[in-house]
Amino acid sequence: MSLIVQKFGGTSVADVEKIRAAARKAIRAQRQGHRVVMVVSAMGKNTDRLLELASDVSENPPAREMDMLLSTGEQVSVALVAMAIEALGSQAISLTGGQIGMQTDSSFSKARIKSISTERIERLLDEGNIVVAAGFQGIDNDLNITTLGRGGSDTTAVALAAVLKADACEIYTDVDGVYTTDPRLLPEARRVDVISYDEMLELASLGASVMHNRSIEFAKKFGVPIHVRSSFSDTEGTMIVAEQESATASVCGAALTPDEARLTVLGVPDVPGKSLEIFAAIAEEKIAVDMVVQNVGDGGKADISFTVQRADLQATLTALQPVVESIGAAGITQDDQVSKISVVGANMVSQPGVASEMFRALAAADVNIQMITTSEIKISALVARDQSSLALRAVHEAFKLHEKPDDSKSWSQIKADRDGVEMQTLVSRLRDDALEALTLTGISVLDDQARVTLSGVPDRPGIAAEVFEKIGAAGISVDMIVQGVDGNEHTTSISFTVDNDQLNQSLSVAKTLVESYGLRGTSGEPGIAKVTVSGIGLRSHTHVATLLFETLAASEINVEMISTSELQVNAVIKSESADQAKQGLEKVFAASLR
Ligand SMILES: Nc1ncnc2c1ncn2[C@@H]1O[C@H](COP(=O)(O)OP(=O)(O)O)[C@@H](O)[C@H]1O
Ligand SMILES: N[C@@H](CC(=O)OP(=O)(O)O)C(=O)O
Repeated sequence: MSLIVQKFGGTSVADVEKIRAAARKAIRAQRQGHRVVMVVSAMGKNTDRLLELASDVSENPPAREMDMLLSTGEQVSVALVAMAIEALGSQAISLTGGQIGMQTDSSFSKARIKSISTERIERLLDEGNIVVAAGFQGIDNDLNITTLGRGGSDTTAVALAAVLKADACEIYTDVDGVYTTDPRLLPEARRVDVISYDEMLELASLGASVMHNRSIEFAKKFGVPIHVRSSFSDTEGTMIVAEQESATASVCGAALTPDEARLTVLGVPDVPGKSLEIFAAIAEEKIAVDMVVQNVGDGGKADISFTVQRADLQATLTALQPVVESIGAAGITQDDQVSKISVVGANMVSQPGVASEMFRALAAADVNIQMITTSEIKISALVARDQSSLALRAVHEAFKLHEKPDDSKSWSQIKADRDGVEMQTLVSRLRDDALEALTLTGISVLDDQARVTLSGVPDRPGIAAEVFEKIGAAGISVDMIVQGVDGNEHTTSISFTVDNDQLNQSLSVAKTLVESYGLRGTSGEPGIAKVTVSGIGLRSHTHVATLLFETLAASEINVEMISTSELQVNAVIKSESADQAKQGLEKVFAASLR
């Protein structure tokens, strides 16, 4: 008998009528012959209300008590859903996270799943029940209640689908699938039939709140296909699987992270280990750092800029205060009125010019880019918050995301391709502990690279577009790009990597740019290498970047450029140190490498 996991988010159980509608969906699936496990979130905005209550009582509520409080939201809804099912004539039983055996670590508010016991659920299903499980919560070794982080019910659902070897994992929500960008922000956004795990993972962590990013890490790791669909209709939605919608479209989606903050640590002595101290202090607080840009300035001092979520700004500043003094940095500047616009696409890897297309779209909309970072399947630009909607629309239009690509595959086509792939085989890798542990897929070195830096780039719209259009027109292919504050007022610096044998040509293009825009200068460095740690969900595993820095610093290797994404952490170093770096990293990450 097949098993279906159906997850209903807060908006889908917001009132009594919606609770009944969710109950009817589950009952119908059961009557069609499926065993049904429901995962339910807190009603409507209840979690937000609980958060407000806590902040009314205490400025700094203990993390353990916060999880105790937040978990009650889900407890209310599972009981009501089970009652609704009973009232409609079927049999149901509600279970808390602890009762479904959802074991987590003890990181309150960000707990990671270690194991799930399935016996009780299986027994209750065998007895003919619809099992209604509370999303978002678990228990640690000491029976303390933990929560998985905002939006965490998706992760509960996908994890349950994996361990129960479910035939389907359906995420019911208030949109009828995954769109090319948030349809609430941009009505012209298009619903896609299919999106790949990698693309959804990046989009989810960049602002596409329709899915919790860790649920996609889970799905990718254990090959669980996810069906995102509407609670309010029966139409098919979007399948999240290993395949992409199109084999040619460079970009599959755009996302906006509205509430970001930029911090710059000024005048950091440019010697190995200093950036490590900065990021280790932040990682200690489990704050995810994003868009890291390091610019080597004058006199052997570097300015290190990065972004964190705006809500994490104060905690980041507190963590950094002692470090700034101990490493002898000049100070910190910050801006909390910034947003991040990103485009994502698995085909970007093989297509040049995607970055300049994005920069041109922003320039045409008169949007200034404050920072840039790229990784293999995404490009992010930091812009002023009050220009973020304009920027999102410009980028969405430039990549024609509202139009279906000619070669786009529908779910039914992909389903046909997948026939014969046994769910049992897909989950055969399932281990019963440390389910959410870090999984790395490789450590690699791209050698024979060169770095080109343009400094004193005026902080106004259009320059990044010009730079990369000219470089592209000269037939030079650019790999990593970073742009960020360079310690001087109203200027930034742009660095990028190219193949070693294209360095001279790149420098001559750079010189023409220096002249035509009155830049401060350009410099190039041959003989560098990019070291990449690849895996799943690397940004939520904040210690990966720290360990990378730590390992390189221990061997006195200086990091010149950094970029991070959900799938990779990249560091640009001198070629001569590449072998040593790779060996060191393989040793440090041995336990996580598959
Ligand atoms: N790319 C996207 N595709 C679809 N929805 C998106 C996207 N990005 C953001 N969203 C937003 O996600 C919302 C659904 O997520 P959420 O409110 O957390 O639902 P739930 O309560 O069901 O978990 C949608 O209403 C939509 O505004
Ligand atoms: N109730 C929790 C968990 C959750 O996943 O909710 P939703 O499915 O409504 O995003 C939250 O608001 O974060």
